[in-house]
Amino acid sequence: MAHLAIIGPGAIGCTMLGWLGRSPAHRVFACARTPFETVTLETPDGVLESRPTVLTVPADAPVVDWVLVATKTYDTAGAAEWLRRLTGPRTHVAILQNGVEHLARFAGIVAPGMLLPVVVDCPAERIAPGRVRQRGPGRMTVPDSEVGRAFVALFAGTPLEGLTTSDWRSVAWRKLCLNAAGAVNALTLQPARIAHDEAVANLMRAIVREAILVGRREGATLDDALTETVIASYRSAPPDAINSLHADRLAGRPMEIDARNGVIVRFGRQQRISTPVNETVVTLLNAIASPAKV
Ligand SMILES: NC(=O)C1=CN([C@@H]2O[C@H](COP(=O)(O)OP(=O)(O)OC[C@H]3O[C@@H](n4cnc5c(N)ncnc54)[C@H](OP(=O)(O)O)[C@@H]3O)[C@@H](O)[C@H]2O)C=CC1
Ligand SMILES: CC(C)(CO)C(=O)C(=O)O
Repeated sequence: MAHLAIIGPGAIGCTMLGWLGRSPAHRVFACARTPFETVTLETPDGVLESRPTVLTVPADAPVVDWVLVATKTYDTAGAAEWLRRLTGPRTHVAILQNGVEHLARFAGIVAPGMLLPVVVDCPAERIAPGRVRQRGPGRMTVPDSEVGRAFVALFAGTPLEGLTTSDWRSVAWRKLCLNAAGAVNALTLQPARIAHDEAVANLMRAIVREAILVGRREGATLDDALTETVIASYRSAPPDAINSLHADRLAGRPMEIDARNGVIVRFGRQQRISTPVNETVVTLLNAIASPAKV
């Protein structure tokens, strides 16, 4: 039996808990900041309920075979406290976050050989502690390696799809292009439906075009057609779907501004590629997050 710990039982963490917690092959621990007892996962095909072992104090955590980190990128310091207790020499640590800097973010926290970066495609919304709505199918993409294949095997018997790829960098940049455009939803406080407004779609296109230029210079293979793929993805989402950056703004939490748009500006500066649209987005979101005090 594999022992699994999921740090950050929010939208993605509870989706993992809901599905992995059903398998008799796993013993699953939820490492939570806010306590809850039951995971209620509303999936497109019905509601799953489970009662994982919920830990709220890192000192109580056992060493496990797998840790799945599903906190926001800005909560890495909190995740690190758990990782110190959960990891032993044979533990693997999968990072289920957005952005393209999974490995850099956890360098110095766990040994690089233990880390597995994961691109998560799974629209999910947090409703309350332990209660999440999974709004569509879930897919996790990892590098093709022995550890990557072992990660994929954890999801056997669940509808969550695990995929390996020999070009993880490109998959991560494609997802970043999608997420970067989602800043417009957080700025306007409008869900996915706003992408049907052609002027707004043009702004999203401009954000994605900059990300494509920067991502290519970082070594990712990104087609020009990705711009339209991103717009089509927002337009085909449920009109009221709320992305996780928008959800953070609505809840008054910090936002993953730097991991999703700031990264395009930072890498762009290093490569001498100008990214004025992402820079504007970052300036506005930062001003919303920390209004100037005079
Ligand atoms: N939601 C989505 O559809 C998708 C999200 N992603 C990415 O996945 C990652 C997770 O996002 P998402 O699930 O939406 O985030 P959520 O905000 O829904 O969940 C994050 C969870 O982490 C918990 N947490 C924060 N600090 C700690 C800590 N120190 N110890 C334990 N738990 C902690 C939070 O606790 P508390 O309840 O106290 O706030 C919360 O439950 C992000 O990088 C996001 O961009 C990727 C694909 C889709
Ligand atoms: C693209 C989307 C909306 C769901 O996969 C996402 O990644 C997020 O909400 O952060």
